[in-house]
Amino acid sequence: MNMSKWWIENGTFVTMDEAQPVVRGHMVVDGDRIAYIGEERPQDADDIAVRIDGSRRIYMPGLINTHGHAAMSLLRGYSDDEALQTWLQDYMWPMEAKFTDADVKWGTSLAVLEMLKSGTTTFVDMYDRMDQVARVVEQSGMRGVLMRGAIGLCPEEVQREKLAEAVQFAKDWNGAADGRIMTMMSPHAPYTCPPAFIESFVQAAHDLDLPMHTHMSETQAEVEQNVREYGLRPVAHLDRLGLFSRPSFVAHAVHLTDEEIALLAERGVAVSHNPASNLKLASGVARVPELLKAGVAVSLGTDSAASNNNLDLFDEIRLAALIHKGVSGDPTVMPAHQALQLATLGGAATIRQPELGALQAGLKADFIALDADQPHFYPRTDLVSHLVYAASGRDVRDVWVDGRQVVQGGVCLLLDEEKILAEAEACYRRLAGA
Ligand SMILES: CSC[C@H]1O[C@@H](n2cnc3c(O)ncnc32)[C@H](O)[C@@H]1O
Ligand SMILES: [Zn+2]
Repeated sequence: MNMSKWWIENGTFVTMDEAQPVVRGHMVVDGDRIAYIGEERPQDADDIAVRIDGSRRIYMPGLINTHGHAAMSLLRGYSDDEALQTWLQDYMWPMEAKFTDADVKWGTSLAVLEMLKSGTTTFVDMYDRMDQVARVVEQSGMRGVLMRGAIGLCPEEVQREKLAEAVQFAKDWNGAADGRIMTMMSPHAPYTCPPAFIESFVQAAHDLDLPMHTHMSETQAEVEQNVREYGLRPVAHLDRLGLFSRPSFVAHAVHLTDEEIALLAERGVAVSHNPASNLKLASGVARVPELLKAGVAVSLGTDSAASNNNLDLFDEIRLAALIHKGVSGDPTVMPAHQALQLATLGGAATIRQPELGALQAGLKADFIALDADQPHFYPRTDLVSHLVYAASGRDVRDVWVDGRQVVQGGVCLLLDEEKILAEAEACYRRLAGA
């Protein structure tokens, strides 16, 4: 009897696997991997000790959130309805300057709690004090792609310290938490990082053989400033600095020309599309259908809870499926299955983790279960449509990462939910001086 093997019987599985998109049947997990998924009973059924009744659940791959700043959950609702630069300079950065290790710990814990409970199993995080973030990931059972984001608007000596910190973090934590943590190198953005600073991150990424991530072309003002300062738009500027010579992905990419889209495709640069944040900060709407048509890997990010204002990736899926229809006037540009792909297979492609994003034998057992009895999942016309247009993170009941259950019946098993809420509230009160 193999005790690490267990079996979900009689479930409905939305797999994201083109060979069998919806399976009404069974899935076997062995250790951290999916061992079998199919309509027939598993061949070794009699050897599997643990069985779960899946008949009242809809199973799907865990969602992958490819851009965010988890600790900023502490600033949810602190400043709304501002444009990006005012929001950053007048509200976020002054508050973040007061953040301590404890603020990052509890802000990140709050975010991880929210993400896990709403079905996200992997998240990308760019922030400061990243050891705190990594420890929360380690404890929570979640998967994290982590990087020390660096703003270079500071003296060269401080820039060198930030680079050294980013390198140390990347070395210390890559592959940690049984392989659930992956690290990258991340200069914040072309408008906050002088060219030589970006080049030093590119060099470090080469030396460490790590991918890179940055914000890019989020607003029209950013593009214009880049042209004024460097004579180039952000895409050509980052390309010249060598950033795209690394495996890389950019957040936002809202303001792109046809030529820039072609260059991103040629260089294999992926894009994290953050529709809610881009709408809320009035940055615009990224040209996602054109990016996809050009062959660019596109995924979804929430950005932080301070510009979203939640971390429910189902909201981003729905938004992505809706806004591109509205902007283009063409209801066929983003069909439901493609919107769902952005948050699953697209996320896996963006972070270059081909073992994630689908329910398929041999892949990692990162998956979620939604309550199939909810009225908005009836009638049973088209489950993919229901997941995109009708579902929300509140439907998620159970979550597994690496084959380990981390949410059961809507409750996080490895985190103290009550304590996190209380500590996060106390952190905010202290930061706000209330
Ligand atoms: C250096 S740590 C990350 C840094 O990013 C800031 N940030 C949050 N949201 C955005 C956004 O939409 N565009 C650019 N920068 C953003 C955050 O305040 C942190 O300082
Ligand atoms: Zn961001």
